[in-house]
Amino acid sequence: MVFDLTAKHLFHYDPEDKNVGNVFADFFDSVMAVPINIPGTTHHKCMKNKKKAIQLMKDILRERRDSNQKKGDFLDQIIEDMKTMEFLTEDFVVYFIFGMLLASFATISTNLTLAFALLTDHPAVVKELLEEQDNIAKSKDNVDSSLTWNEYKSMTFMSQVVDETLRMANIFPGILRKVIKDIHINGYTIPEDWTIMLVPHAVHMSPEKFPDPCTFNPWRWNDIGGTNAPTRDYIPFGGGLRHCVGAEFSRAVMAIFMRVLITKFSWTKIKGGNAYRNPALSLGSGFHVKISEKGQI
Ligand code: HEM
Repeated sequence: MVFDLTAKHLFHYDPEDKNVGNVFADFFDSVMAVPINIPGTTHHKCMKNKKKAIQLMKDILRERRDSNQKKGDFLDQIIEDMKTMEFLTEDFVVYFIFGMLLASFATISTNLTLAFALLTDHPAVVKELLEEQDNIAKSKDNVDSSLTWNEYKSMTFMSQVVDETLRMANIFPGILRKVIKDIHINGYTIPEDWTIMLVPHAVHMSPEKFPDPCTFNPWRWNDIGGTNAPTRDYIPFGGGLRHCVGAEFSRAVMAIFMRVLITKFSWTKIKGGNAYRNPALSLGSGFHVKISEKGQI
């Protein structure tokens, strides 16, 4: 679902086109493998799939440029920019779109799966989310009309649930930074030119920063000064100049997904939901549920 949505906005991907979907799915399946590139290894398979996916993206780009067709997506914009910005070569654009796809697919889908598992174990959270959605529905002239931006922004508790999910289920193993001058800290020196890895998860799960860190508690954000509070201790999307460009998009996708899930569906857990790191956060065999439209379970 996340792949279809992002790929549609990026290059007007048609989910019915199984050829494109399968090439990317094969690549993503093997992307987190030990990098030993000999026939038979998962990494080798990944490299072969990457080649196919890159070629496919190149074909899509060339076809669009040749046809001069506009589809109202990101590809239109970047093709326009290629006319004036020299660094936007065909290879750059293809790898960039590829990176954006990977950045959204690999992150949001894992976060949503974990959100699903966390909501299942915390009915009080679902109850309060439903109350918030009821209030929004009551304030609407037409209950069936689409959610407006202001309504999305008014979902305070939903936003706290998103924050708490991202705190606990941060998929990134670490953020890399280059040391630009010697850093002296706690009697140690980290020399210039070294690379440091910041581990957001270590900060997010620190009891000094977030009391009782292993408990899923969206209400803790009431005390942290409101959602999106700029705090050095909360860095699911990194920080500074390299802050994730997809942060707001991801938060919106997560919120809307959970809104639809809790208002329209009921579900019961079948199995799974155990998270581990290898090195990115993963759910191994996934989280299995029986799901049906409300009132039909
Ligand atoms: C829950 C979802 C996501 C999480 C947790 C996440 C997390 C991160 C993190 C931790 C970084 C590194 C930031 C740093 O070095 O300070 C990053 C960078 C980046 N992310 Fe995301 N991301 C998510 C979704 C997305 C999406 C949907 C996109 C694209 C549409 C995206 C595109 C990028 C890009 C392009 C960068 C590199 C930014 C730069 O170096 O200037 N991310 N993300």
